[in-house]
Amino acid sequence: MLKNTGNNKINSKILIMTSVEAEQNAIREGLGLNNERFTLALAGVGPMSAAANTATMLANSDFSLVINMGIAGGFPESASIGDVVIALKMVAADLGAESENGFKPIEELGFGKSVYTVTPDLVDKVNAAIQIDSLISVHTKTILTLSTVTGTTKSLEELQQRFPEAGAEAMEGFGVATAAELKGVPCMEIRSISNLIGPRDREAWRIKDALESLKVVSSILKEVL
Ligand SMILES: O=C(O)c1cccc(C(=O)CC[C@H]2O[C@@H](n3cnc4c(=O)[nH]cnc43)[C@H](O)[C@@H]2O)c1
Repeated sequence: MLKNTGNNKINSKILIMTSVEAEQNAIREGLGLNNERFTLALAGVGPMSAAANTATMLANSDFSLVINMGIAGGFPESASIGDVVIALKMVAADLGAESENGFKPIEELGFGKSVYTVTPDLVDKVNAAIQIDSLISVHTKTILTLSTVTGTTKSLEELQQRFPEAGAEAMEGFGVATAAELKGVPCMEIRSISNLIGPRDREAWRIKDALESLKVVSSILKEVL
């Protein structure tokens, strides 16, 4: 349960998990000095590492909110380089089974779940603040978690067909959410777009632009959460 103070700020510690140090540094810059309410920790790359590292952090300290932040691939026509996507849902897109009739999510197999729904109030609050306080284009959409970066048009089209509501893909969100949910702590995912999803072209990744957006968003988070 989130505790609110009179000024509507979350009244305790917030854990921010990123994959790599470059993302963490951009966020630390945005948060500035005197941000003892925020703890930054590394998730590593991929959902398994992210779940294990988030669980370790949550076992050792009390947090009122976990945020998975970092750069991401954007779905063309949904998000552009430098834009920010806030997850309405965090979805493990490759958790399930292939079949001749298409992909079967883990729910259909009866073994668990592949969708984490973010508390709508949290999404609305952060979305509104970014829109008011910056020039960044922000989208509230599903963010997919995949163990493999999409690198072909065929895979892109399959994902678009299965998840028409998706705005971005990354590799950690559902792992972070799984650990947070087990501990009963709310979770959200905020991503800035470094590249468009499609045929692999690492040279086209605009990491600097995406890190700048992460920095701006972080400077807003410290005021709104
Ligand atoms: O090389 C660098 O300077 C650098 C700086 C910051 C981050 C990186 C990464 O490579 C982070 C990997 C991280 O990024 C997410 N990501 C970004 N684009 C995609 C994508 O198209 N599909 C899936 N994941 C993506 C992902 O969460 C990775 O963990 C490098």
